Amino acid sequence: MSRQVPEDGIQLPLMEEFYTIQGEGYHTGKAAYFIRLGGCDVGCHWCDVKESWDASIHPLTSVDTIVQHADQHPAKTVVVTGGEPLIYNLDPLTKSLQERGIRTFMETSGAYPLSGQWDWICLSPKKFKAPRKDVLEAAGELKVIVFNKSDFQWAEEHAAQVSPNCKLYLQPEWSKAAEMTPLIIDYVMNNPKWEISLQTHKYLNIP
Ligand SMILES: C[S@@+](CC[C@H](N)C(=O)[O-])C[C@H]1O[C@@H](n2cnc3c(N)ncnc32)[C@H](O)[C@@H]1O
Ligand SMILES: Nc1nc2[nH]cc(C(=O)O)c2c(=O)[nH]1
Ligand code: SF4
Ligand SMILES: [Mg+2]
Repeated sequence: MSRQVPEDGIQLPLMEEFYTIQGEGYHTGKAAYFIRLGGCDVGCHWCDVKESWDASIHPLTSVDTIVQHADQHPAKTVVVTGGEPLIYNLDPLTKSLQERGIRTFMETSGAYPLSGQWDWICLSPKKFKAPRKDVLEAAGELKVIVFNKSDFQWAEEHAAQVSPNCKLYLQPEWSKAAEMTPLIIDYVMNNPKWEISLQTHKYLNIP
């Protein structure tokens, strides 16, 4: 990252924002405004938004502007994603959203300290940079990406670290979906504490 982002969280590198349907996990099917912050150093080789990684190419945008945009849509639900949103101090963003009655949901790898006030946290841990304990304990759902067979064992190791009422999802890595989806179906039928999550927005051809 060649540019410093101020640590007060009043401005954030904004890659894109769009109103769509949550495609993945527990809230699949619900309308939400997506705020995608730039910057990530976790390095998943299969990441589907590599354009997000370099924070310095995404304009520093004030929380006030981001929240104003978010408040112009019928669904009062925001999904903060990235990039890795927890690189930044998300206290001002979530405070301002909640003051307007907007629900705050986040997609995170959990690789950075928890900040912000969240109505829902989707934790998708990665082998490339381990999730932190504070995020594991706060997650409402654990969503493990299945890229190969060894990921089922890895998923169980993380399920043992989340809260007892955390929802558990297995989501096929997109390029391996044809191969992994049948294995996930079989696994969920044999281990019904898990559910399958698909990237439904990619089937629906929406953002
Ligand atoms: C792009 S990430 C951004 C948020 C955060 N960095 C994270 O990884 O959770 C949003 C979600 O997409 C998932 N994802 C990214 N690339 C994927 C792929 N090729 N196939 C399936 N899921 C993917 C991530 O695991 C995460 O749950
Ligand atoms: N529709 C839709 N749902 C999503 N759920 C998580 C996404 C993400 O990239 O964080 C995502 C996304 O990019 N689009
Ligand atoms: S942590 Fe998220 S944004 Fe970062 S590389 Fe992995 S999937 Fe992509
Ligand atoms: Mg996505």
